[in-house]
Amino acid sequence: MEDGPVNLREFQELAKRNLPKMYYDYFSGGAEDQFTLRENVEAFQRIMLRPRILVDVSKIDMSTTLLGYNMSSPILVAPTGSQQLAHPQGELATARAAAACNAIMVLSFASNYSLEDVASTCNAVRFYQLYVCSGFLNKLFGPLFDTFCLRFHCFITCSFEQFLQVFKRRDVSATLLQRAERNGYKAIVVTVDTPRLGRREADEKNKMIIPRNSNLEGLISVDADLTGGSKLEAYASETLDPSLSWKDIEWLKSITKLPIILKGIITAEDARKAVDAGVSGIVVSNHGGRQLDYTPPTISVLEEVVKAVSGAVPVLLDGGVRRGTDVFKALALGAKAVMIGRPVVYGLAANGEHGVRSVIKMLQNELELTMALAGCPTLRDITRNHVMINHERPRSLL
Ligand SMILES: Cc1cc2nc3c(=O)[nH]c(=O)nc-3n(C[C@H](O)[C@H](O)[C@H](O)COP(=O)(O)O)c2cc1C
Ligand SMILES: CCCCCCC(=O)C(=O)O
Repeated sequence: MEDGPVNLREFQELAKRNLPKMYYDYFSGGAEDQFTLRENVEAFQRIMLRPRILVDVSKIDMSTTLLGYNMSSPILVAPTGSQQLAHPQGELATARAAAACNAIMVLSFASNYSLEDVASTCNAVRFYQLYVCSGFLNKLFGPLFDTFCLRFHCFITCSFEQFLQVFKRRDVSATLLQRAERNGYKAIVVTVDTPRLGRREADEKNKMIIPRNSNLEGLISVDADLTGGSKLEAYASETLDPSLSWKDIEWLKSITKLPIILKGIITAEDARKAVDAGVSGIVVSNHGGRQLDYTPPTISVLEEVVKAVSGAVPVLLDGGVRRGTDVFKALALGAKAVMIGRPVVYGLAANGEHGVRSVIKMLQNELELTMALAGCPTLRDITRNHVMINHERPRSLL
């Protein structure tokens, strides 16, 4: 029998072998030149570790909490859409694997299995990721109505504002939030880096299909132009609302009791605005290099965001986390936890639920070893002094 993977990267090879090219390219690809995709991984390799010695590391405790929920380690499953393209059990398998590892899964808005199916597959703490939707009518008449509102703002009654929200198909988002609440999801992760889908050239060449989105069945019908390149891109441009703005965060907060986390912030300016808007958390993310290419690797902007937030809310990071040492580096630079995207999908494609479980466990084990070797028995012991960014190398070492 062939030996199994010994690190997360080897799962990618297995996934490539198991998947049709169109699906593998969709999962692995990034936007345009894929500069940010590569940099997310490589930037971690420019950070060195500064271990401390003669610390008692006979017991390592990786446990932590997020928004009051216990986790066995500071590793979450990032929202990734269309997991049935990787394995027939899709999000159900991922949910069960995450639960077995006591890791929080963030279920994607673009899941193939519905949020109800995922909730009933096993008992665990889960978050729901939301894209705010646009409607067909909104595309046609939205600008007209926006102008009308601006002109006659003083005459607009509350009910008219409500009408406008319905007109903009905000009712779809409101329904999804209610369903997430009803089904026991504990937080809403609003993705804010995707007013439109980034240009993924492989998807264009492959004429990427539109995977099934069970959550939207009966809620939204899309009249996408299916003749061009990536059908997913055409579908997304019909579905996502590019007019989403800070005032809508206020509105989202007003219609749900669940804490709101914003995913896709990479500047201090936006981090401060997010705190002012009253969110409960921030994910430093460039969407795994799939949206705006030439944004900086997330690990390089983490400290800037952490400083801007100055402890007001937890800051998470995703993008390029492939090693326990990467998790350690992110924590040293101020992250409360990290999320992993592609490695989970590769594990799923390699070996279903078991594959995802192996991916999460492997990363947890690597983090545990890193903490032992760096002299950090608990997460609280990991500090900024445990890392050194390459350009900070002391002159004597150059
Ligand atoms: C195939 C794929 C699908 C994704 N789908 C979503 C999604 O539906 N919603 C979302 O907020 N982010 C989505 N993302 C972005 C991930 O949540 C995450 O930000 C990114 O994958 C982290 O980078 P990594 O893959 O290097 O770990 C997706 C990423 C991939 C690779
Ligand atoms: C409106 C559905 C868009 C799905 C996009 C999923 C995603 O975020 C990705 O990066 O791919």
